[in-house]
Amino acid sequence: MESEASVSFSAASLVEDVLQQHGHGLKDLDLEFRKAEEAASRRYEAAGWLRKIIGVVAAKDLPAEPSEEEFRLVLRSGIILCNAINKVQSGAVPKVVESPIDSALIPNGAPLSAYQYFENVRNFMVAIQEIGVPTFEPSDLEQGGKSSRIVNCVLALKSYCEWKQNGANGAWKFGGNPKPTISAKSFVRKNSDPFTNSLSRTSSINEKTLATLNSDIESSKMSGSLSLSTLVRSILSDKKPEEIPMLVESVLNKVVEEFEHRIASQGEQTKITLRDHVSQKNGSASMFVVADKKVENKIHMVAKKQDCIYKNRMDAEELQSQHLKQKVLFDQQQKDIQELKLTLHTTKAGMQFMQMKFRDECSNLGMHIHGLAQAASGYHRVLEENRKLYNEVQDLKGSIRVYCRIRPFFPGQPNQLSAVENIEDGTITVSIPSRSGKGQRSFNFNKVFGPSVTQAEVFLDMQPLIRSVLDGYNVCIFAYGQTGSGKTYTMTGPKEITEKSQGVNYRALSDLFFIAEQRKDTFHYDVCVQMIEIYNEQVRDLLVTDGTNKKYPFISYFILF
Ligand SMILES: Nc1ncnc2c1ncn2[C@@H]1O[C@H](COP(=O)(O)OP(=O)(O)OP(=O)(O)O)[C@@H](O)[C@H]1O
Repeated sequence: MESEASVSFSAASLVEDVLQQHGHGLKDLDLEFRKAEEAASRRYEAAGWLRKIIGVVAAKDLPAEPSEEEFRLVLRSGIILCNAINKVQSGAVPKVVESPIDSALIPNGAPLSAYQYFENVRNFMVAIQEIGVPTFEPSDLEQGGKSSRIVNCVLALKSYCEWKQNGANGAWKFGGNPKPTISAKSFVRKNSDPFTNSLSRTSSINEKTLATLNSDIESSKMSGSLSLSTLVRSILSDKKPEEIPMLVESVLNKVVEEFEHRIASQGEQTKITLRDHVSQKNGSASMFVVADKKVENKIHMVAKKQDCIYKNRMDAEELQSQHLKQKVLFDQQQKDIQELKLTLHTTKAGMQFMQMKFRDECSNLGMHIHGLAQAASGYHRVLEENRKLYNEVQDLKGSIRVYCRIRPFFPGQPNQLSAVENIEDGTITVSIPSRSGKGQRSFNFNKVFGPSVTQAEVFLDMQPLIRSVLDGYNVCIFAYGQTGSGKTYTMTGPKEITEKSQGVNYRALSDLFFIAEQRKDTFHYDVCVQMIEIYNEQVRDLLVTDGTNKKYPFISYFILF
């Protein structure tokens, strides 16, 4: 357990790395470091021997690997020393004055009782002098004292004890500093060692003066027990305060790296040791291999099972998520259905309302239509009456109307003597030459158009008849007169027809289509044209183009009827 709790690392290489990074000389430092290690090793040896000789219970305040300070403080009362020398040589200190309080609890530098101080330490000094063991000064037990001398004394006592245990052959001689039993490169520290504290203490280096640090280092050197913290302090002492945090950081980084590396390598080592142990226990390497394979198989199976469990869990989670999704979808659909139901309900109500409104409107419309139908029938009745009256007027004007139009003289006609004496309303008076002189004769017509009357004025009297045609009455307009009197001019127009010079035919047809268009919503008219010529009692169809059947068999039909 102790090996697990403690981590081995090479402080020397660590500090060396840091110093190399910062351009420090390694040589002096290495020497100091080795010295410190040696002192620590000797101190541990002395502490170990004291614990062994007086028993762990009696030496409960003395750790197996005490720091310099701990070592000094614990031995300060002289109780452990006296008990130790009494074990080596019974009765060397006749009476050991026990401390009324735990010596470990005495604060550093606090004075012990004078009685205790003098009695135990003095008695111990006397006893070791008698044996011939190198002694130390009582002040070495105080702060700033040389603890290396105390260590020397204890180790000499140990040597003396061993000499005695081996039969006390020959004269006992203390050989001085024994070689350290551990190498510098395998220095082992616990995690709880003051090393950590010493590093943390360096962070407060700014609080101390550089002079104090130097004195600490010097005193440590003199005592020959330079701890790692002191070592680090000595490195940092000649540095500028602003460089110290960087150095400390470097050291800490190195330490962390080293710790990680050591932990990893220790894990590997533990594995190997465990394997070796299993191998030894089974008695053969093959057994170990089999066990290893079994373990591997088991691990493989466990891994497989874990995979399986993981997969199952994933499947279950996926199923659960799908279930959740479906549930959400289902809830959404339920909500949608509810909304649709509500919409349907609203639409139904709307439809019912619309139906009701539609019925009302239909009934209103029916009433309106009825009213309109009545109005229309009234209108038609009135229209019919109006038409009747209109045509009666036309009849009253005369179903046969005769108009007279006087053609003007041709331009450039030499003899422009007119026979027309007077034109008055429908009466024209013409002079008739006779043997008895100049005679006159009057003729009555519906109207007489003089030579200056225009085409439009002539048509004005025909126009009402066109409307009668569309009302279903038969109308015939024709012109009669001698050759060159102006029949074609009146009915059709001159050779070059313009809008102004259009004759009755054009104007009548134009009116016919205009009124038919006006009445298209009420009446549908079919219009057809026939053009015939009656000449020498022969009727000819002028629209036949092939020329074969120009003559109408008008007479033969007439005969038949
Ligand atoms: N009111 C008028 N104003 C000016 N010119 C007219 C008028 N009436 C007839 N004329 C002219 O008199 C000439 C003869 O007219 P028109 O050809 O119409 O006579 P008609 O009676 O049809 O002859 P026919 O019987 O030989 O065919 C034409 O040149 C025509 O332009």
